[in-house]
Amino acid sequence: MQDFSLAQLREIVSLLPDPAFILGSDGSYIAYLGGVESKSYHDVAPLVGQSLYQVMPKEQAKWFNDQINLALNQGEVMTVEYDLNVGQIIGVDDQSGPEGVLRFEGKVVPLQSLFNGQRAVLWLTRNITRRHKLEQKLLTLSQTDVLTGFYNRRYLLNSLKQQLHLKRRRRQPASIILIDIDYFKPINDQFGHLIGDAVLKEVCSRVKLVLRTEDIAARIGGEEFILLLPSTQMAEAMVVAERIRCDFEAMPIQCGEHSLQITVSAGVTELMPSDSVSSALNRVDKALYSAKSSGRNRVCSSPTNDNTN
Ligand SMILES: Nc1nc2c(ncn2[C@@H]2O[C@H](COP(=O)(O)OP(=O)(O)OP(=O)(O)O)[C@@H](O)[C@H]2O)c(=O)[nH]1
Repeated sequence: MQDFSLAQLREIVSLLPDPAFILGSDGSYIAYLGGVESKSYHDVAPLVGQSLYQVMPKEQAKWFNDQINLALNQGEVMTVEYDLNVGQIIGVDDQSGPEGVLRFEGKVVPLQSLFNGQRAVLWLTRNITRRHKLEQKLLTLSQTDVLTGFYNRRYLLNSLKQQLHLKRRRRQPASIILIDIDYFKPINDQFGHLIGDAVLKEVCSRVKLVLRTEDIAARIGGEEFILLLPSTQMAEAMVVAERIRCDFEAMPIQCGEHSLQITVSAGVTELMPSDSVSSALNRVDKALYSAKSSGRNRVCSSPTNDNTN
């Protein structure tokens, strides 16, 4: 490395745009370097000499302290991501940097020398709030059906895989309901595609009202929806499906000046430990087929023939 004077090294380090901390294994702030980009960072120099436990809630301080010791024990650079409302850290002027909860990436580098007589890490910080928000937005888009706001087919298939995994490992029940609007084509043909779209949206809004927060609702085709109900046995899922069916039978859908009386058919099945995603979907498809072929506006279940439930 080039031979810099101590003054030059100090200048270089103090002008680094991203901040770096020297943090002791006991959670003490030993030094604060750089972080001159005030649009992205608060002035946290007042933290030096204090402990993580003095300036933030105990749980949060413990998490940081654990990462410090993990990096020291592993002896290699560790990358972590975390949310922090820096303005709420005791001793930091909340006016000195950006507002609200920020997302940071930290590179935790174990240091060789002792600082204040203890092992320590160099904690390099980068504000990645903008990138993180964009990533979250893209993730949501990749999981969502744009028309209805329900999850899309890909998300549903992944969730089903997870539920089957849980089913096998923890024997937790879960059921699926396949809902299909009856005679939807004539609605499109008579009122046009835009009204058809409005009906799809309204159907989803109504279905959503019947579901719990942990239930997953997905649009898997034109007018076909799957509801994945964790911790739910077949009998309870039948009740949910019947409630949805009755709801549409009882009250027409209002789309602009049109009041449309629609009905839905549904198939219901419970996930079995021996199921694959496709066997579960095949079974619920058969149940829906029974509901359609026996006259529509009804709910049918598909027996599982599985004694390992
Ligand atoms: N408006 C609108 N229509 C769609 C969309 N996706 C699929 N469709 C229509 O949904 C209709 C599905 O028709 P079919 O499969 O014959 O079903 P159906 O008329 O509901 O008859 P059954 O299901 O047998 O009761 C077709 O007219 C498709 O064009 C969409 O995103 N928007």
